[in-house]
Amino acid sequence: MDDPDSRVVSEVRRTADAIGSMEVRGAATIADAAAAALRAQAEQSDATTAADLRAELRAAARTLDDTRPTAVSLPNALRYVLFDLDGETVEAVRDAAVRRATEFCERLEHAQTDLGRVGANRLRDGDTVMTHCHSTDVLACVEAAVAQGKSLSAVVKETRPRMQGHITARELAALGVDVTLVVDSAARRYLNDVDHVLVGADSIAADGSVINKIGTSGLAVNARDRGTPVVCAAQTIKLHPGTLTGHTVDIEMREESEVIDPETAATLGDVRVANPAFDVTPPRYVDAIVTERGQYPPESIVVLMRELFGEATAEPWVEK
Ligand SMILES: O=P(O)(O)OC[C@H]1O[C@H](OP(=O)(O)O)[C@H](O)[C@@H]1O
Repeated sequence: MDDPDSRVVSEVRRTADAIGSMEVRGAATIADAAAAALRAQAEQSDATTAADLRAELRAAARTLDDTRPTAVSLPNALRYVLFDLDGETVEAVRDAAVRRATEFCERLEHAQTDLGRVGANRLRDGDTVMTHCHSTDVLACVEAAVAQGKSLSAVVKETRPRMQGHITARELAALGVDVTLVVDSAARRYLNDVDHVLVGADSIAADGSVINKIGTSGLAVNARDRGTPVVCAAQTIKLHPGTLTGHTVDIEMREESEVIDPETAATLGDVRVANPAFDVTPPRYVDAIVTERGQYPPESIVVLMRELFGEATAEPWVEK
């Protein structure tokens, strides 16, 4: 058979490009798109043997996995779809991959709805939340609280450099939340006025650290100083199995041009620009992690991780 990498279908390449450029972004949304792309690979492949189709699916998974390194929902999605493709015919492997991908996307949707209900219980009528970046898991909590008839306000950090806070502001306002948009550096000024800091996550480590959009850790430290609880809304797809065996989470470094346009940068002289996309908030600054399976103090998330993953963290797309 030819090189399986050359048989990756265009839909997979388009999805990988969209994830890399952040046209498709947000940990849960990335996972959903990656599973759908693997389903497309299975459906559109013209492989003639089961082994060839498996090799193609692994190649497609590598293409998707090579896009962004921090959100573990991406490799977790790939692992889920490729979990058990031992069939002896092309049809058997194709059917298994399509079934696993479809099941994954359905589970993701249900998990977010369930998480929203759990998170909504923390929010009382009249509360104000402060948000950072844009998280569909956070939005699910607010949406469920609003559906319960609670009236909420939000202070929304704009979230430099890509301003995903604008998406959050728009979506919260559409839910009927009273929204105030602030620059990131104004967050501390408003912490006395808010009842909860509510953030999402790209990965959760076994020690309960929250890996989320750059700026989350500073916000959490300030919130602790002011006595404002910090709640992280993260489906279990964000739990990072590699950290169970001592691995750390890669922090993505993105383009300088997201921080400053090249012409302006040129006027500054010999200046280096650094653009880390995420940071790590230690568990002592986080009050609770809200998942679809309930709320956990960050230090006990490892129990849930062991239950869900055991000690196995194999990445099936790495095998040739
Ligand atoms: O899965 P949901 O809750 O939608 O998003 C989780 C996290 O993904 C985003 O990363 P990026 O914007 O893709 O870099 C943000 O850091 C956000 O908190």
